[in-house]
Amino acid sequence: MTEKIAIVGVGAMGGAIAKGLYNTKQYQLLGLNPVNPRVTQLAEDLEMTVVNDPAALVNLAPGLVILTTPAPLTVATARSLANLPTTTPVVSAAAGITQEQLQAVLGDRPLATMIPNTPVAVNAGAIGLALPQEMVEPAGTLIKEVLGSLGTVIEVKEADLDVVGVIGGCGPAFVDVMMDALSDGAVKHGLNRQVAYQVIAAMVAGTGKLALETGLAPALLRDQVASPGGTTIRGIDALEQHGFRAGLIEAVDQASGGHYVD
Ligand SMILES: NC(=O)C1=CN([C@@H]2O[C@H](COP(=O)(O)OP(=O)(O)OC[C@H]3O[C@@H](n4cnc5c(N)ncnc54)[C@H](O)[C@@H]3O)[C@@H](O)[C@H]2O)C=CC1
Ligand SMILES: O=C(O)[C@@H]1CCC=N1
Repeated sequence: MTEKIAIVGVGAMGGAIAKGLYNTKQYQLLGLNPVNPRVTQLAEDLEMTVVNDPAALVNLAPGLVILTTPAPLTVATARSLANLPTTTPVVSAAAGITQEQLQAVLGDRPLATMIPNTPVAVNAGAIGLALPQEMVEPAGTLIKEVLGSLGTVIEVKEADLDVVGVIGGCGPAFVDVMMDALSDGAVKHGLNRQVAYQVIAAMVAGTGKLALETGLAPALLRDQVASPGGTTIRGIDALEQHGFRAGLIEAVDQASGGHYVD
């Protein structure tokens, strides 16, 4: 039987997860979200049953529930789903919300926390997943299978999920800023902006693929690009002088450690 996956909070992240799962053609999609035209359209596009009442979602008997509601609302939303059977696994994507906070309202059931990122929409996500040690089967396997269909799953300790969430979850936005700035540089030199976008997106995708497939440290990959006396090293010098590296380290600092309370 096709597994029913419920996405609670069908916004930017929940919608990206829904798209990625829809692409696999392996799951039946359910959703919980207040009614609005965007969600209605998405539900139609992804053949997803979206309800706006937690009790209605419980009645649809999902096999796995993914929480992607705004972080400050997630504990209250989880509480509204406490009537789910105790065997139903719940995975929360809410940044800064702990397993302990969720366990307090969802009781004793398979429960995990994760930080996905928006590339899950094209099944190329980086998903930091914290499974508690006492995770029972088949819940643990189901969670890893479903998330694995959305991209690369990296299992981490829950204590590391915060910083994993910054580099993996916020990271796409940091890279988007860099891509936007690179395109400005190219447009300044007369290149058509759409052509610049194409070149930059392919370059970023390829740079990531090369790093993943070779396993080489970024510093070594950079050295392979920077020919002695060449053009790249002049660009790197400019980046260092303008605080590019320090800016990114500070971005990770600033984005880390924001815990929400119920
Ligand atoms: N946007 C991203 O790239 C990432 C987001 N997250 C986490 O995902 C969660 C959602 O973030 P976004 O998608 O960016 O926000 P969003 O604002 O785009 O989406 C939130 C959705 O939840 C719905 N919602 C609000 N209250 C609800 C309730 N009580 N029941 C059901 N649905 C409800 C909203 O209508 C909206 O569709 C947050 O907890 C965030 O920390 C985690 C990793 C990455
Ligand atoms: O901006 C946020 O709070 C969420 C968490 C990680 C990415 N987006």
